Amino acid sequence: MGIRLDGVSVSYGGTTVLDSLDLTVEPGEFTALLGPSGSGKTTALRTVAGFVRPDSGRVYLGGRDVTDLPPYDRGVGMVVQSYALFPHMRVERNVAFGLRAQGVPRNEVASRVTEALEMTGMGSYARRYPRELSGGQQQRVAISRALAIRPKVLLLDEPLSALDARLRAEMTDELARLHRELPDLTVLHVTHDQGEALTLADRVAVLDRARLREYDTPRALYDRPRTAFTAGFVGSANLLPARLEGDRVRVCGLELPVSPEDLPAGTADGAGLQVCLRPHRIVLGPAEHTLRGTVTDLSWRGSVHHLTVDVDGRSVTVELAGHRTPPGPGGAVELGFDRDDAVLVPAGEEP
Ligand SMILES: Nc1ncnc2c1ncn2[C@@H]1O[C@H](COP(=O)(O)OP(=O)(O)OP(=O)(O)O)[C@@H](O)[C@H]1O
Repeated sequence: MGIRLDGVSVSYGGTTVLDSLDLTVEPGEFTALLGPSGSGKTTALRTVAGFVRPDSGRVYLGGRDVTDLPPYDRGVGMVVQSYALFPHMRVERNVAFGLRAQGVPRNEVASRVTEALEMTGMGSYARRYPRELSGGQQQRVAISRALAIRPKVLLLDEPLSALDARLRAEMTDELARLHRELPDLTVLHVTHDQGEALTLADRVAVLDRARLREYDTPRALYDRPRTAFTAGFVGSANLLPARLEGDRVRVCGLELPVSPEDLPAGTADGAGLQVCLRPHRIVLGPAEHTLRGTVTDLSWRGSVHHLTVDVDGRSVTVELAGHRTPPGPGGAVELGFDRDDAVLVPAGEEP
C-alpha cells in the first residue's frame, strides 16, 4: 500500500511546519525522511498516521483518501523513539494489544503474537516484563507490536535514537532484514542519522525548514546532489565558490570543463555556482585537476586521517584512508581530484 501526501501544509500558532509537502512512497518502498532538527519530519509522519490533521492538502494510503479517518482506522503500524510499551503488561500482552483492539479471535491472537515476536528474534521473551529487557530488546518488542496487526504501512519515528551506537548498528541491520523479508510492507522512517537513511532506504526525502528539498535514491543524493544543502547534509562536502565562464567553471584558480548537463537547470553564463568535492574523493598529489595548499590541521579517527588544508584562504577537508603518516600542519600539499568527482550545485543554501 503506497503513501501519498498531496500539498500537505501544517502550521502551529502561525509557524509553518510543513509547507505544501508532496511526497509519494510506492508500495513496498522504504523511504527515509531525513533532515535537521525541527525540519518537520515527525509532523509529516504523524500526518500519515492521523495524529496531525493538515491545514490543507490530502493524505492517501493505497490510493484512498484517509485525511478524515482517525489513526485506528488507517491500518498503519507505528514505532516511536521511546518504545512506549505498557510497563505493567508482559511482552506477549503488549504485542497482543493492537490485535485485541481489532477484535481478533483469542486463539489467533496467540499465534500472531508468536509470529510477530519471532520476526524480531524475541520469541523466547514473551513472558518477560518490559523492565526485564534491555533498550534494544524493548525496541524489538515495540516493532513486533507494530507488525502484529500486519500493517501494510509501517511508520518509524527515530526508533533507534535512544540506543547506543553498537546496538543502533545492529538494529539497523535488523530493519534491513525485515524490509527484505516483508517486501510488501511500505516503510516511512524518520531519522536525522544520515548513515541510517543511506543504509536502509530505497529513497531518501530530504526535508529542510518545512520543505522537501530533494527526494531520490541514496546513491543519487550522495553522488549527484542537486543542492548545496543536500550535499552538506547527506555525507560531508567541501563547497567551493565557482563561476561559470562559457564552457568552463573557474574554481580556486582552476578551470574545469563543463557540459550543459553538468549544470544546475537555468544556470546563466557568469553565474555563481559551488563545486561540491567529497573529502574522500580527494587524493594527495596531482590528478586530473590539482589544488595547492597548506595543511592547517590533522586528526586521526581510527581508520582515516582528516586533513584540513588552506587553499587560497578556503578550508578544504580531505579524508585519507591507508596513509600512515600524512603531512602535518604547515606542510605544503597538492590535492588532486578527477573532473567526475566535482559536482556543480547552485550558490548559497548551505546547511
Ligand atoms: N504540537 C505542536 N505544537 C507546536 N509546535 C509544534 C508541535 N509539534 C511540532 N511543533 C514544532 O514544529 C516544528 C517541526 O517539528 P517536528 O517534530 O516535525 O520536527 P523534526 O524534523 O521531527 O525534528 P526533530 O528531529 O527534532 O524531532 C518544530 O519547530 C516544533 O517545535
